[in-house]
Order: sequence, then C-alpha cells, then structure tokens
Amino acid sequence: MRILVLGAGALGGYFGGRLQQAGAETAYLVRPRRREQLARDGLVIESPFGDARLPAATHAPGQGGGGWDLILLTCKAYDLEAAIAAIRPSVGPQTAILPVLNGLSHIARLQAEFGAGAVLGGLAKIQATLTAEGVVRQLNDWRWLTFGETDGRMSPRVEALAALAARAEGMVASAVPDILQRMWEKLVHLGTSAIGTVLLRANTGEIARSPGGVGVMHRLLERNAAIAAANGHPMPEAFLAEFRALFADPKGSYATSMLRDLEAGGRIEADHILGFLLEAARAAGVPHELHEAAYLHAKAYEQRRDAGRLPRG
Ligand SMILES: NC(=O)C1=CN([C@@H]2O[C@H](COP(=O)(O)OP(=O)(O)OC[C@H]3O[C@@H](n4cnc5c(N)ncnc54)[C@H](OP(=O)(O)O)[C@@H]3O)[C@@H](O)[C@H]2O)C=CC1
Ligand SMILES: CC(C)(CO)C(=O)C(=O)O
Repeated sequence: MRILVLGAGALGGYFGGRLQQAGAETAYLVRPRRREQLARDGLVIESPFGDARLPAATHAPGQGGGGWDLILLTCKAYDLEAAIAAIRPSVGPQTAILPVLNGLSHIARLQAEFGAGAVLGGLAKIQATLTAEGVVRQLNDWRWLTFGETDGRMSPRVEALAALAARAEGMVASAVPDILQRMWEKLVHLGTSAIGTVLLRANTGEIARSPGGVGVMHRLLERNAAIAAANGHPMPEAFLAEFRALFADPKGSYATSMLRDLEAGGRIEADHILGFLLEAARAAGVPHELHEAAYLHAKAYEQRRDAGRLPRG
C-alpha cells in the first residue's frame, strides 16, 4: 500500500512509522523545519513497543505527487485548511483520506472538499508527543487506531488497511462499521477530559483528589453524553461506567494532549473541540456553564499567548 502522511508529528510520525515498518511505501508531507530534522536524523520513535530510527522520504506541502492509496491526515485542527491545500494535488480517484484528528467537524469539511466517498472516519487512542528535538515519543501503552467508511460499508480499502496494520508492531488497528458512533464516543471521552484538565490545569488524579473534583468530572461526562445522544449517538452504559471510574480514580495521572500543548505554551484546538462542544450543548439545550468557562479559558490563553505574555518556562 502507498501511504502519504501529512505531518510527521506525534501521530503522523508514530502511525506512519509503524505502517512503514509493516511494509507500506510511505512518504511524509512536511514543512521545512521538520523536513530538515527527518533528513538529518531519520524518523525517530521512542516507544514501549520498541524504539526505531527509519529512513523518511519527504515532500514539501503540495508536492507529494499522485498515485497514493491512502493519505493519513495528522495535522492539528487549526492547520486543517493549509493541510487541505497541501494534499490537494496528491488526491486521485483511488485515494482514501484518513484523518486522525480529534473532534468531528473536519469530516464535513474534507467531504466538501474531496467528495464524501474519498473520506474515511478515523480516531486514535494514544498518548504521544513530538519533542523539540524531533523525537516521536509514545507516552504509555495506548496504541489504537480505529477507522471505517462513514456509510458503514466494510470496503476492500478499509479491510486492506486493517490487514497491513495487523502486521505492524506497536499498534492495534480496527476497521469498524460504526465509525461515526466511535468518533462521538471519542469526543465525549476527549471533550470531558480536555474540559476538565484544561480548565483545572491538572490531571485526572489531581482533580479527583481535590474537593468536588469527581463530581465536576462526572457532571461533564453526563452532559457530553447528553449532547452526543441529542445528535443521535447515545453512549453505551459500559462506556460511561469506564469513564466514571477513570475520573474518580485518585491515583490516576490521565492528561490530554490539549493540556500538554497548553502547558508547553503551544497552540491548542480550542475552537475545534471546546467551541464545537459548547455550540452543540447550546443547540441541544444541555447545561453548559462548564463548557463556557473552559472555552473562555482557552480563548483567553490564546490571547495571552499571541501577545507573547505567557510566563517563561
Ligand atoms: N498527541 C496525542 O497524544 C493525540 C493527538 N490526537 C489528535 O491528533 C491530531 C494530531 O495531533 P498530534 O499528532 O499530537 O499533533 P502534532 O502537532 O504533534 O503533529 C501535527 C503535525 O502536522 C504538521 N502539519 C500541519 N499542517 C501541515 C501542513 N500544511 N503541511 C505539512 N505538515 C503540516 C505539523 O508540522 P509543523 O511542525 O510544520 O507545524 C506537525 O508536525 C490532533 O487533532 C490531536 O488532537 C488524538 C489522540 C492523541
Ligand atoms: C483521548 C486522549 C486523551 C488520548 O487518546 C486524546 O485524544 C488526546 O490526548 O488528545
């Protein structure tokens, strides 16, 4: 399978590298700084499932050529428009686009641009980061990539990707017939975790050990589940039980990529995740004062960051 990976950050570097190791012909569409790192050091992965240093073929955005079976789209949401422009010349009639971004609204945007049939649904459950030195570091043993056709068909192309990924070390990939339901579940999971950890600037254990912390997280979980249900995606009871337990665990150290990005002074997907959920809560008539506070907190952070007034680490 020929795979073009947009971005060689945490997820693009990790899953792209693992699929490359499994035998895919892989190239990375990257901007100049990352391109220099990859040319100098190769694609470096540090992982509980085995470290790797792989040769990485790279192309500049917009110059990836054609003939790709799959484009793995791994940018952050705030880079989506630039990423669309970067992959456009590489999308042919046989190319499937698999975005692994958190959130939901990018699917409609990609479908509007490339046609509904070109776009798969996808989600990643992993904790990974790209260090300043260009190392893709997997932070724990989470390694799940889930994808499927948005119309639920188990098509030859999703089966082929699942078969390739089954040969890859350090990842568990599943082709599923209900990817939109899975993406809503991920949004409830991530949305609750991100609102809580970003608003309170703490991981789930630190929140659970603080007065009222478990109650706040559980209220958020219920409200996000109510939003999903109002959109036709009720959360299964087993899913809710798993996350109630996670958010109540005083020994937990669960954090989100949004909290990591914010603590590093980086850009965050405030509109795509927090703004989206706030709008969806309003539309569904779900109480949303916590959503409002989290979104406001994130937008005020962006103001401060853009003005260069973040404390120096
Ligand atoms: N990290 C995690 O643990 C998880 C992340 N996610 C989600 O996955 C998505 C990706 O996150 P993550 O991998 O952490 O992000 P990263 O910031 O680590 O990687 C994104 C990469 O995309 C590149 N990129 C963006 N736009 C372009 C472009 N136009 N052309 C070329 N390269 C581009 C960036 O390059 P440059 O360096 O040039 O900016 C960057 O290296 C997000 O939606 C996130 O919420 C989901 C689950 C877990
Ligand atoms: C759900 C979670 C926390 C881990 O996959 C995530 O998606 C993130 O950190 O962005």
